[in-house]
Amino acid sequence: MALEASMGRRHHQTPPQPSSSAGNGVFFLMPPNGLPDTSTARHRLRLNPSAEHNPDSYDDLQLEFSPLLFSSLERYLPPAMLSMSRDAKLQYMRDILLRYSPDGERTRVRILFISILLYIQRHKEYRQRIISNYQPLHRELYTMHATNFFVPSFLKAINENTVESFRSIMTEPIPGIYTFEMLQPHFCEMLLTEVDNFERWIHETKFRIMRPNTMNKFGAVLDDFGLETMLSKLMNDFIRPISRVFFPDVGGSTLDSHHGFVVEYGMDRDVELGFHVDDSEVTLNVCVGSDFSGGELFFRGVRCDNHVNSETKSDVDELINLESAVYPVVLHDVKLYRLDNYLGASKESRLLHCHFSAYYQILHRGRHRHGARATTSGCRVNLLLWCRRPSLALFRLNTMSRLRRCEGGRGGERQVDGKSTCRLSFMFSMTGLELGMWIYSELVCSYCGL
Ligand SMILES: O=C(O)CCC(=O)C(=O)O
Ligand SMILES: [Fe+2]
Repeated sequence: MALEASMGRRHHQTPPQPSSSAGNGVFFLMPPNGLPDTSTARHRLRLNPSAEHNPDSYDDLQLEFSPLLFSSLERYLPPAMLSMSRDAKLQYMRDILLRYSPDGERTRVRILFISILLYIQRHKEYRQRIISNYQPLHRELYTMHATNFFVPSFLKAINENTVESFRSIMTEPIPGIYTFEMLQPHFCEMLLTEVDNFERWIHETKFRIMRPNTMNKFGAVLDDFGLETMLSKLMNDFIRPISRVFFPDVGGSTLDSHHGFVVEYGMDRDVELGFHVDDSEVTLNVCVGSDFSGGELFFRGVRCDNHVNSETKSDVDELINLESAVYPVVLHDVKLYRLDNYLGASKESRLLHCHFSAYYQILHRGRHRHGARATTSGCRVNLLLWCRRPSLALFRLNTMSRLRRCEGGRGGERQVDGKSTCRLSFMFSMTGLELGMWIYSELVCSYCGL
């Protein structure tokens, strides 16, 4: 299993064994020491959840585990238990969870593993509900039509697929930030109106959607309303070849999953986005609506896991002066600002600070700290594609819950003073369990490096 392989390789531990099948889709949770336990008969769960069962809510109870976990786990109860009282079901599920809650990494891995399965199941159902009810406006957006979507220079570089061809279309205003022309304006317009259409549908049907991440209250997850296949193709056939060349240190050639969404800023929308790192190895950021002012995107150094929240060192901080140190450079449609004293700098160059305003298409490492300043008028809509490599999937979930806890709620409530960073993540937190491992060994951290 990929999961086991990744665990073993990274942490030299015995891989989790989530299911020891006892025939007919029933599995036994294994006790913490990994040995079969004579009392496990009391602790059966079904391998496949009951799709028809409508679980109870546990939100009103003070429990050791998230109420959501109990509601999700209910579908995995043996059929005979489903009609029992909420208390009986709760007791049964608590017994299971408490058996595995004592300390120990292996135990936590198992519970985390179950949580992931439950999450995946719930999320699949959520997406299915949207896709079977929402009527798309532009069906042609939902499958990849490269010649209609991309500008010719970009397609030519992709077809040639060489370092030189990619370099010929890229501008790297500061190391690690690449800007280029990629999408046709027509594609951006279609995307904008499709998102509008989706939002109208949400409004009319009062469907409660999950927002793209922990810091935005607006915006929409494109994958959730049918664009997943097209965006997978965008990542696999277009972003991965480029990332292979420009981001080898974060596994650019192995990107295999994505989170695709739009963010929206303006009146009655989000205003700005605080300083953060993304839950991705590589991020594509495309400004699809350019009728606005403000909203500059700024960057400031790549950080490893240990220093993602470390304050910027004061001597370096003094170098950064947003208003006075920038000057505009116009590249194609890209209006780009960069630090005046960047060129030729060595130490400072690792604490890069760069501003972008409309109209741009940018690729950067997820760990390159950044934020978006307030949109002061009009509406700014950006397409984001967080691209991920495979082996971090298990730990991602756990890292998010850890951050959620240390940040005390939604990331959006955090600072925007540029002194510390929070990690922007998708809303997965289910159990609050953590493993605390996220390894970016090859990444050059601007804090360690200084
Ligand atoms: O608003 C932007 O351009 C930045 C969005 C962003 O960084 C993100 O969603 O991860
Ligand atoms: Fe971001």
